[in-house]
Amino acid sequence: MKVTVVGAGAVGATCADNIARKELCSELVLLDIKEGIAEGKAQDMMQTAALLGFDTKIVGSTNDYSKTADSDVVVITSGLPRKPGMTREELIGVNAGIVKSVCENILKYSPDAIIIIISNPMDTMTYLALTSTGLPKNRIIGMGGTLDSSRFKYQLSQHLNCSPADLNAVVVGGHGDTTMIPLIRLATWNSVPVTKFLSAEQQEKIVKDTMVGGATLTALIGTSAWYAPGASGAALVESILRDEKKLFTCCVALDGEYGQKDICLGVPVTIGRNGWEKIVDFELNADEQAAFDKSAAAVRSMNDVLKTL
Ligand SMILES: NC(=O)C1=CN([C@@H]2O[C@H](COP(=O)(O)OP(=O)(O)OC[C@H]3O[C@@H](n4cnc5c(N)ncnc54)[C@H](O)[C@@H]3O)[C@@H](O)[C@H]2O)C=CC1
Ligand SMILES: O=C([O-])CC(=O)C(=O)O
Repeated sequence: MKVTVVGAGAVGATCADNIARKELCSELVLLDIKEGIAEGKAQDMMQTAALLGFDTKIVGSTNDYSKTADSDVVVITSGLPRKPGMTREELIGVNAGIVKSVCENILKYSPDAIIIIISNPMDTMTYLALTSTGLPKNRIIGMGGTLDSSRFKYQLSQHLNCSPADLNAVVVGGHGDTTMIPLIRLATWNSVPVTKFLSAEQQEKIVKDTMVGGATLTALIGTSAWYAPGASGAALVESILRDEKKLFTCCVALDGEYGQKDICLGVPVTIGRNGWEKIVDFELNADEQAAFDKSAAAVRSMNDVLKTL
């Protein structure tokens, strides 16, 4: 198996590191446009192989797409991250051009690859990847809800004083500070609804802190986060290559599910060897559906901006 990660910055390198440590593939290509960075980070990671005991061969490439040939999965992390005070949406002007050209280059050498989009604004970049490549919809997966759901579990675990691994909790909708929807009504602690243990104020705080999770880290670090984003990308790669059919929230093309069409938005999907395989379409309550529709309207207006670039 072969995986390519495009963008050897903070998220791309962390994602590659997670993939190698788990030996998800025999060959891993790390590609970046900036001279030397991908080769350097690839070598640095290879120099952990003797210590960590993995056999994945990591190859760095400065924009030479021939090295990525026949990749099974490609993770796209190339593009600008936001700075404190910015929204993800403000990155659209620069990142749309990057994502479109990276997709074109990738498909020249790996026409059958499954593509995972991480670059922001992720929902719109996923829509752009889908519409500009014309690939079957199951092969384009946006990573956002996987990360947001993990952050939701972290916030819940802080209030419940429990292991995040014992929690089931999903965030649906867009991957934006105001567009994501943590579904606290449905969150459980080993099958027991978390709402039984949390006051209304605590629930409200958990939801709010989850929604601004990325912005909070950006303010603290000075650029956006990478450990959880990189691990989230690698978790999707793992479910694809091992055909695990795990259920993640991912940004995928909707065709009537959750009442939406002609848009890519975060919903629960199974992830396996064919990419995203099945949308789990369940009934939201009236408030949740209204929030989902509002989220869709905001993402759709960003998608419209693509026509003006
Ligand atoms: N969807 C999500 O949940 C998350 C998305 N992100 C997004 O991921 C992206 C990357 O973030 P970081 O890794 O922190 O940024 P970074 O600045 O550390 O790395 C980005 C890398 O992309 C490279 N690059 C730029 N144009 C390129 C091109 N045409 N071809 C190949 N490489 C190119 C740059 O040289 C740089 O090394 C940002 O857009 C950020 O907003 C970050 C975290 C989570
Ligand atoms: O906050 C950002 O800009 C990066 C991102 O998408 C996240 O960490 O959720």
